[in-house]
Amino acid sequence: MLIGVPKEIKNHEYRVGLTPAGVRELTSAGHDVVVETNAGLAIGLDNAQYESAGAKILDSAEAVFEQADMIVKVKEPQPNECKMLREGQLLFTYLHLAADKPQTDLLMASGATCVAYETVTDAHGGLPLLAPMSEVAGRLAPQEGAACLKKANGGSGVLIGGVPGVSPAQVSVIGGGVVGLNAARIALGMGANVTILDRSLARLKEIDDMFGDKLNTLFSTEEAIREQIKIADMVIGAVLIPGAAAPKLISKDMLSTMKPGSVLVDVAIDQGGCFETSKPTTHQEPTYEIDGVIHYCVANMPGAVARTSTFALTNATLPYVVQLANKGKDALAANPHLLEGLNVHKGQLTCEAVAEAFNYDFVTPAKALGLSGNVQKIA
Ligand SMILES: NC(=O)C1=CN([C@@H]2O[C@H](COP(=O)(O)OP(=O)(O)OC[C@H]3O[C@@H](n4cnc5c(N)ncnc54)[C@H](O)[C@@H]3O)[C@@H](O)[C@H]2O)C=CC1
Ligand SMILES: CC(=O)C(=O)O
Ligand SMILES: [Mg+2]
Repeated sequence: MLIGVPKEIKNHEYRVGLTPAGVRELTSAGHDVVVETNAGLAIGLDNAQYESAGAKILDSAEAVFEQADMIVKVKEPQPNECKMLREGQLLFTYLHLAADKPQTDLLMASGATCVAYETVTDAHGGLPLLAPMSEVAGRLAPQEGAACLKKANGGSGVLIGGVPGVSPAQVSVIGGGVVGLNAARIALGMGANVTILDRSLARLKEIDDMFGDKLNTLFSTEEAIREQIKIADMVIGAVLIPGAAAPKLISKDMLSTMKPGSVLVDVAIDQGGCFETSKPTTHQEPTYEIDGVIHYCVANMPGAVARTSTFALTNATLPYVVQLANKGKDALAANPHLLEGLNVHKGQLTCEAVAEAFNYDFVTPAKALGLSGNVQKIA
């Protein structure tokens, strides 16, 4: 198969879909790889490294999209990228469609087969291709929130760790999955008082076992969130209902109960955000203020630490890229967890949560691919 890696074009997005090491795994297996010129230059992965791994360098994204049987990216395709996709072509990247109707429509119109990293599952109930970037975004969230708390950035002027004789900040994390756990770990390391809220008691028990009395766990109800945000200096939104638009857990009228200059970091913004007042921001202009509360809602947070993120992402995606390269769409029939990643195929919407979000017809991935009765079941 010919695999194409275009340069990312989202605001301040320096990640790249494959590292040179990833390219070498594919070329060693007999595949061809084309990489857009300077796709990884900003993070120290230059054309020569890709060429020595066996890739051919192409001058433009157009050439990559035209030649490739499968496009491997990082971020959801931007409108001009969607328009370069064609029927029969595979797209393997983050999509986050439930928060993005225009992209959903463009991908359906393209006829391409679009597999979303964030809905691929694993045998333990996890999301193995979302997890590495959730680890990064989770670890970044308290750092970014701490910067927002500085007076010069509009914040309340609270130092996360406090000092002897002055209390540290209260960091409240809503959602104790991969993002939430990693955010809590870093916030604790910075010296904050940390509370994690989740709706899963099993998850709260795991977190309690991991951290003991270093942090507090709270069952997530509207009431618990209402009480928590009154005392929080920073609230990190880290909830997920896989594939679906994020539930709105803090409404606009609740902001007035928060401390002036406190901070909302909405990591779940790529799924539409879990605070009513959240709207996607960029690394260039990451924050805005509403009712005295600073909002940080960057939808591609890991792009800020693009070198770490690129290696972490390729480590996770590569086995699946190899499966798709070796078998094409048959890889989806052979691996039911990869099949869960199928969001769009030949104009059909194959992710139920996205179909529900837009009131579109849902076709099961197996049916869309003509695999009914012939697909392995998830054990
Ligand atoms: N902005 C960015 O750059 C990035 C955003 N993300 C996003 O962060 C979000 C979280 O991702 P993960 O931690 O990997 O998901 P996860 O599935 O590991 O964890 C989500 C947690 O939210 C909990 N939850 C669901 N509803 C809740 C509620 N009402 N109250 C409290 N907890 C609730 C679940 O029980 C689960 O423990 C996702 O939307 C993901 O796409 C991930 C990486 C980068
Ligand atoms: C997961 C995601 O949205 C990102 O890494 O940008
Ligand atoms: Mg994102």
